[in-house]
Amino acid sequence: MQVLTPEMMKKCDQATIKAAYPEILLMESAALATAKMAEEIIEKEISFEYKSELKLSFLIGQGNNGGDGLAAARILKNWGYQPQIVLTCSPSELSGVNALNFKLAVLNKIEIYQFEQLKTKEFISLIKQSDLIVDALLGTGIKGQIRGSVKSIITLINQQLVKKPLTLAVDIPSGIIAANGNLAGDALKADYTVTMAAYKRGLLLYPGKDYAGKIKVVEIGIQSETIQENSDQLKVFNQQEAKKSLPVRKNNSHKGSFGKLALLAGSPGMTGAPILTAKAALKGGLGLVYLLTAAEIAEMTAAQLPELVSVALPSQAGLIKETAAAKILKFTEKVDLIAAGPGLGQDKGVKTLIENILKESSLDLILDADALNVISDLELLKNYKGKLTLTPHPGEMAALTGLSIKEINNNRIDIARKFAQKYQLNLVLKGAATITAAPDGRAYINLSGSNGLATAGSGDVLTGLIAALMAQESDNFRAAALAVYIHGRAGEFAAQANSDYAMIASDIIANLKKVYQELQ
Ligand SMILES: NC(=O)C1=CN([C@@H]2O[C@H](COP(=O)(O)OP(=O)(O)OC[C@H]3O[C@@H](n4cnc5c(N)ncnc54)[C@H](O)[C@@H]3O)[C@@H](O)[C@H]2O)[C@H](O)CC1
Ligand SMILES: [K+]
Repeated sequence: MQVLTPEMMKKCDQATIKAAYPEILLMESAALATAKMAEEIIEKEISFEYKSELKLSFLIGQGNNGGDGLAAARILKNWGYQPQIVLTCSPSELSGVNALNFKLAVLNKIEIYQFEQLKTKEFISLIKQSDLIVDALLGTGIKGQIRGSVKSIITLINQQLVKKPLTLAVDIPSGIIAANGNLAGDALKADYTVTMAAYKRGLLLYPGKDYAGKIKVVEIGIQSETIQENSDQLKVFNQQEAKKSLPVRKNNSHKGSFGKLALLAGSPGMTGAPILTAKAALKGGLGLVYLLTAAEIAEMTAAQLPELVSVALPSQAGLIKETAAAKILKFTEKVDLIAAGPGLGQDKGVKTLIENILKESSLDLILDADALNVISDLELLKNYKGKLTLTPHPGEMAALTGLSIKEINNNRIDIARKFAQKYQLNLVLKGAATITAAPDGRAYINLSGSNGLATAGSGDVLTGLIAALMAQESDNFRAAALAVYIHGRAGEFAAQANSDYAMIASDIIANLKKVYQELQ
């Protein structure tokens, strides 16, 4: 499913209206979907005897988001509810379809208040008594910081209410910028969001994602071709996508059928990282893992995981010698893919090794953690002969691009995509709302995960999973996106079993089986 910017959404609206779909009809569809969602929420969350006893309060802004709200209130009134409306402007300031929907609200005898004419106390008491708030203050048309009545309403609700009523946001929580998920000063937190036609970026990026609650995308009459034509190949990776992408495993297989991985990882003091990666790769379905690591730790790491084949690299005092490069390249002739980085350290030998692999190999190659940190010449990435995948967290991405971590997080979608296209590689930009970007411009925002995934070793597990899925699926981009999804979903299961506080990276691996069982 597509993810849009406000500009793309506007183009979709305009194209639909131009193709003879009247604007009022689009709004009516949006309103009907909103009313249906409100009714679903009421039935699920509130115990009541008569519809008419419920207090449904609609907060209405001056633009079309407010228009959706006005029409939804009218529909609910016709279904037997008693909605009330709080208007942020005077009725004379409404125009076009909004003015018409206001007239219809009056005609249907809906109780209407103007915010400016209410005393603060009256407004607060009205909100406090509400069973459900429908937030139709601001949608994709927000410009600048929140101001005027809209700001007063958001501030009052956020500052004066200890317990906020159940809230349904129309299209996007008011105050969240649809283009990037940032706050326009402040925003109204929703329990649910009903969003029109497609996801908006701001619903899936933080902090916006935290404000949106449970999101439902509803169809309002805009054709999927129109959305396709006016969008940029950015999609969500959800369970549906994961089910579609799960590689089929043939029965007449042997361990070579599911890939052989050369894992270049670990150093003295960091012997756990390679084990997490190797274990995640094997549990992810990969056939065979060779761990290539410093001679001093080769034996002890092998002892931690019996399924592992450990290969000692020439080293001195635990540091891999620069001469190990030739041995590794020779060795990799018998594997299908290479993953390098977890716990590898960043000394000179490691840098030489990674540069040599980038210059000489043509296998599928995944670079993570320290293998990313030692790269100084980005041309090596561009010129790599095989298919390359990088898995930086924002800090590593900052080092690769010269941007700050803040800049990366403020624009993670576009930065990830540009980098992937410029250097012709797959890029997994980790962090909350992981982005997977392909060299051809495709990109996914991942929807699975929980904050418990922000734990030591979580990235090492992801690298192993990416290797596992790549070994089993021919489209490396899809494999990486699927691995990110599975990692996140396993994290959700791990959090359910242990809590977000108490889960560790091994718990993610322990819960992979549940994800595979769910997807099969
Ligand atoms: N296909 C669709 O998605 C449809 C969407 N609809 C709904 O329309 C809104 C977008 O409507 P638009 O009129 O463009 O903008 P808004 O209502 O979001 O806001 C404009 C309105 O708000 C005032 N305003 C702007 N910025 C601020 C601010 N920072 N502080 C206070 N006030 C602000 C401005 O003056 C305007 O009056 C979309 O989200 C959907 O909900 C259609 O109805 C159906 C098709
Ligand atoms: K809204």
